[in-house]
This record gives sequence, C-alpha cells and structure tokens, in this order.
Amino acid sequence: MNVQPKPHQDGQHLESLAINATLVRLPHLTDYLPHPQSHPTPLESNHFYHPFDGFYLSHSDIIIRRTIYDLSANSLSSSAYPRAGPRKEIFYQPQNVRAAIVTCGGLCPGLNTVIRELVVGLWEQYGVREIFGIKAGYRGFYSMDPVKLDVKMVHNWHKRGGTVLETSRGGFDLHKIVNAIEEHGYNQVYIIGGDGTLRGAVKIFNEIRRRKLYVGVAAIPKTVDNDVGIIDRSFGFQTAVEKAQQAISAAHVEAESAPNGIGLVKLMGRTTGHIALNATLSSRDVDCCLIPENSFYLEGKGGLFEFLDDRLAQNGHAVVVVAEGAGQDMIPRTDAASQKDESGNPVFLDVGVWLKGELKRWWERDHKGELFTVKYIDPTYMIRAVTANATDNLYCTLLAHSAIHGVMAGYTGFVAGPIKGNYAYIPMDEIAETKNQVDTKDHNWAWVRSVTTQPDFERT
Ligand SMILES: Nc1ncnc2c1ncn2[C@@H]1O[C@H](COP(=O)(O)OP(=O)(O)O)[C@@H](O)[C@H]1O
Ligand SMILES: O=P(O)(O)OC[C@H]1O[C@](O)(COP(=O)(O)O)[C@@H](O)[C@@H]1O
Ligand SMILES: [Mg+2]
Repeated sequence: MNVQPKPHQDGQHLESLAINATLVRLPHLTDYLPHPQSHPTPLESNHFYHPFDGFYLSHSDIIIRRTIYDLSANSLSSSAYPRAGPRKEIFYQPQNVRAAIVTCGGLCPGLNTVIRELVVGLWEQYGVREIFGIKAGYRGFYSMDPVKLDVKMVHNWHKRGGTVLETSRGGFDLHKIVNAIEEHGYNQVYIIGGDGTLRGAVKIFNEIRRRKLYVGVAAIPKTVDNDVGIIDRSFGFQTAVEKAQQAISAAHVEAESAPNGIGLVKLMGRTTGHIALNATLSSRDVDCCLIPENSFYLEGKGGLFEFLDDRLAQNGHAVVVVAEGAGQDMIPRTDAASQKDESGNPVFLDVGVWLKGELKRWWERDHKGELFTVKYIDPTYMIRAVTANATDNLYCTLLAHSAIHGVMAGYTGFVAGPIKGNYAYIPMDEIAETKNQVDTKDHNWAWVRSVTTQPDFERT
C-alpha cells in the first residue's frame, strides 16, 4: 500500500493518501442461474415519483469498512461493500414475486417495524401483492400455515413491541425449510434474526444455490446483545440501552437512600457486554461495570470488594452493573453438564443473585454490625419486550428498504446493514462468522474505565 508523499511517517504534513480497498463480491442470482431476465424497476413508471440524478445505485457505489488508520503503518487497507439502495434494473417481475418473512431467536425492539416496512416497501414501491409471514421462527416454514400480509394489516405494527409473526428458538431443519420454500413457491425470503439465525440463513442460502432455485435470500440482523459483527450496531440495541438506564437509575436511588447502599443491576448480554457498557457510559451513575469479556475477581488487592469498600467510604453508596454472561466461571455449578437452550445457546447461572449473596457475605465478614443494603434489580425482558424508540424505528425502516432493493436487484445471500453510518450489502457468511465483542484493549472500554475509574482486574 502506498501513501503519497511519505516523508513524515506521523502524517503531520501528509497531503494525500491512498487506501487499498478490496471490493467484497456479493452473491447474485446470475452466479448460478443460466439466464435470469432483468427488467426496468417499476419505480421508473411511478407517476408520483421522479428519481433525481444519482438516485439509482450501481456496481460502482461502494462503502469502505475501515475509517480509522494509523498513518505510520506500512499498509492502509480495507474491505469495501456494495452500497445499499435502489437499482435501475431488477431481476423480478413484481406480479410474480412471492415473498416470505420470518423472525427467529429472542425478541428485540423493532422487529415489527422491520416486518411492517418489508411489507410496505414491497407493496408500495414495487407493487408486490403476495407477501407471507412465516409463524414462530424457522420451524414455521414446515410446520405451520403462513399468514398473508398486506399494507392495511401492518399499518400500525411499528407501535408494538415483540413480533406479531411470533418467534422461537431451535427447530432448524434445513431440508424441510428449503422444501417448504420450494413448495410454497417463495422466490424472496427475508430472514430477521441474530447470530444463530444468520448461521442458519447461510445454510438455507447455500442449499437454495445448490438446488439452483430462483430465490433471493436476505437477512436483517437482530439482537439486543449487539453481538453481530461488521455492522455499526444491531437494531433495538439503543432502545434496550435506554430501558436499561431506567433500571440503573432506580438502583442508584435505592443505593443513595440507604447507609452503605449498593445497587446491583443485571443486564442482558450472553457473551458480550455491549448493553452493560453502553448503559454505564450513558447513565454515569455506575461505579463498576462487569462484562463477560473482562474477567473479574472479588477478594484481595485490586478486587471488587476492595474497590467497593473505597467507594462506600467515599460516597456512602455504589452502583454495580453486571452483564448476565459475566463471572460464570466463579459461580458454583451443581450439575456437571452445562445447560443449553433449544438453539444450542448456553443457559447461564444467575450472576446477579450469586453476586448479591457474595456481597452480603463479604460485608458480614469484614464490617459486622455496620448497616449495609444490597438492592438487586434484574430487568431481564423489560429492556427488549418494548416498542422501538425513534432512532431504532428509523433504523429498522432503512434496513427493510435496503434489503428489498438488494433482493429486487438480484443480490442474494446477503445482509443489509450500516457501516460507519451508510447502508451496505454484506455477504451473509462473512457476517455469520464475525462476532462483535467488547474489545477491552480499545477506546470504548477505556472510556468505561475513565468514567467509572473501576479496577482493571488484572492481578499484579
Ligand atoms: N449453527 C446453526 N445452524 C443452523 N441454524 C441455527 C444455528 N444456530 C442457531 N440456529 C437456528 O437459528 C434460530 C435462532 O437462533 P438463536 O440462537 O436462538 O437466536 P439468534 O438468531 O437471535 O441468535 C433457531 O431456530 C436456531 O435453531
Ligand atoms: O429469550 P430467552 O430464550 O429467554 O433468552 C434470553 C437471551 O436472549 C438474548 O436477549 C439474546 O437473544 P438473541 O441471541 O436471540 O438475540 C440474551 O441477551 C438473553 O440471554
Ligand atoms: Mg444470539
């Protein structure tokens, strides 16, 4: 990679630079179908709409993934993805489209908005009339009747939490699912789900391609945990963080109102601490944030008890936020085998209940006779079983419309999502392989440390 000119390695006097961008190739129906026919988009013949110059995107419109560089590095490189948006030529005749929409995995604010916008976008922009909701997740493809959807039916779904289509874990049977897609004649499949769903979606797409079916598959990443990689964040995450803050505020009030009061809040986050981290940064009431990516310990120098001792001595109260996946290795397990849910996700022991017990034990041992209270709040589903906030509703809308334009353009096996604020199409397998975890060596975590001044839990 070359940077021009390169006299000052620190980039102080740099006037221009070149970034080596590798364009990621998106699967397309033309890859495996002999002669798919393209047609002008119906947007062209819409009397009420006159596209401005540059409205239609093409192969030359891309989004670069990396935006942060160290100019002293030898090479500046990034991957680049096709930009999401309408194309002038599409690979479907709208009157022949039979679209299926499915929601899988746990709830997430905004699911109904995505469904609604898929229906509205397909119906209003492209004139599609055959749109079906698959009930109860992947298993619904082969075990339940689909629900016919139309614009009237979905008109106020964005104001409701949950998923009207219902969802479930488990029940992934590749052949039954793809057989059902063939039998029902679906030629567009929109899959809304998290990391597990995406791994399933990759298999569905590969099987569809193996069978050479004229079926476009798009996924829209969903999870409050925000554990999906490459994209900026998953929808519903911000709403969940907002709700989490209410729990933290309550814990703070309780802690402040008691001598030596500790407010303890457990938040969702199976293997990632994004909700805990973001709620901590935004609430400012938190003294210590415990996440799965950063092991912690209780006793001794630099441990949680010593830190809380200091905080209680200084302020008379403290607030601790713990992500549900944190500290699992410290909680005594009675059964040898760890439990799994129907999708194969680990079922955790309750770190909040355990920590509350440990805090009480510690105080009783070291401060016998002094007043002390731990108020434990576990908002669990309250942060995700809610309507999406304005930002998430807007985000869900753009995701759905991006997915529709991509599928109509013949792209398949892709995910629609924002990269540094711009909407892109990303190959599904790349997303399914990339996990978004909190990097405790980067600035996000450093901000938590500087806001809370909590210990790093690195034993010296
Ligand atoms: N590796 C996998 N291959 C195929 N299907 C999977 C895989 N992992 C999960 N699934 C299916 O995806 C769906 C949702 O997965 P789950 O982990 O519960 O939620 P999420 O997609 O939100 O992470 C379930 O129906 C599950 O059976
Ligand atoms: O809905 P369940 O099965 O009780 O699972 C709860 C889990 O779902 C999550 O909300 C994440 O769900 P997804 O992986 O389905 O997005 C976790 O934060 C939580 O551990
Ligand atoms: Mg998941």
